[in-house]
Amino acid sequence: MRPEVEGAKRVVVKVGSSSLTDSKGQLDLARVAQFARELAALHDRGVRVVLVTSGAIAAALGPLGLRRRPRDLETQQAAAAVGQGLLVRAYSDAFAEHGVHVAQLLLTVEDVLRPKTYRNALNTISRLFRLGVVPIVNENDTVATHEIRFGDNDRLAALIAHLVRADALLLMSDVDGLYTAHPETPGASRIDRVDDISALEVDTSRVGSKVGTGGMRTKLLAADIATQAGVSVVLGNADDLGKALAGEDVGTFFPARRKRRPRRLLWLAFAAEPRGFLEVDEGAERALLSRHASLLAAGVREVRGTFAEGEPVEILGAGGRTIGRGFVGYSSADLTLELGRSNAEAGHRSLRPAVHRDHMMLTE
Ligand SMILES: Nc1ncnc2c1ncn2[C@@H]1O[C@H](COP(=O)(O)OP(=O)(O)O)[C@@H](O)[C@H]1O
Ligand SMILES: N[C@@H](CCC(=O)OP(=O)(O)O)C(=O)O
Repeated sequence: MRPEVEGAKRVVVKVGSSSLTDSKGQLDLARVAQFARELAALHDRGVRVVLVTSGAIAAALGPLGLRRRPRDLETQQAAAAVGQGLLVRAYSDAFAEHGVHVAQLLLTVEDVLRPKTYRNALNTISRLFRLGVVPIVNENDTVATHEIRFGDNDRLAALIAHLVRADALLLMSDVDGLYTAHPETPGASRIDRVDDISALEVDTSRVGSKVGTGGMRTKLLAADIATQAGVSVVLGNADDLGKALAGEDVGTFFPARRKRRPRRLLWLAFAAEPRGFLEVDEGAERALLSRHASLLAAGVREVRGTFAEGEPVEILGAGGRTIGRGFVGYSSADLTLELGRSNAEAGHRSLRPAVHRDHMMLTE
């Protein structure tokens, strides 16, 4: 049993397109009814539930006469706009059978991370909780452009779990957990528990189902975000939602890490678009990775891109591999000047780090 999930007071459940559609790719109303029944029961026990649901695009395939999920962004956005209303109507009707009201929230990643907007989102969700309404979230596909778009709902669900300080996040899909390789690969086996995501050796390169986006790669990223935010994660089959909610040992379990990361660092690591790159020398790379030291200007070999002080940048190690991200302490112009000075004046060391350790997220 998993007491972290069984005793959870706040739960975020994400259901993917793959578990909401039938073999023809149409919205499966029996599934919607199952989720509504199980979540309404949880809600009746006083647990605060947020449902993050995909399926808007899938729900539009039938009405629009499309044989498969569109590939281009504009048609995906248009299809999502058609399907979203149908999806929420289906949930609304299904929850009403159990006397529960639902609310629709369309959010982007930025909405749940930017200080200006996350508070509004949190206030709305908190008030809905007090009103006894179950919030139903999907990504706002209409306004989510390439740069700020997740496309899958896995990472959005993890950030919502962080936003509402959930105890557990359940990522429900069409596969009964994380496998050592794509489940159809001979010899692939299911992993019961993952304590350290960075130490995993799992092949997630094969994409997911015909209707879903991201496959296991985005689910692992989501599990990483959530566990770093202090939320335990279950990744499993939507058929087992009831068992997973009861804390039974189904799917793959990722226990929460003890230390909660602040929101701005989660944004930096998982949502920000870096404005430039800092290539560091071997000494600096070692200091960062072994001691989590601040990055000094003297350890920066090359500055690429144009950025202002405080903007997100990617930190590259000696071999050009990404070792982390940080909010940079200088503008690109000032940092380039600083590099020139520290090379020309032997012993010159600026007191201000290029990236302070508290403003940095290492990849490992
Ligand atoms: N290592 C792996 N373990 C489990 N499933 C995997 C793995 N690699 C790829 N997958 C695929 O990921 C799919 C689930 O992802 P996706 O289609 O995006 O689902 P959803 O719509 O539920 O988000 C599974 O159907 C499975 O085929
Ligand atoms: N916002 C989109 C989600 C896209 C999607 O397929 O996500 P997922 O099934 O979680 O991989 C929709 O509702 O169709």
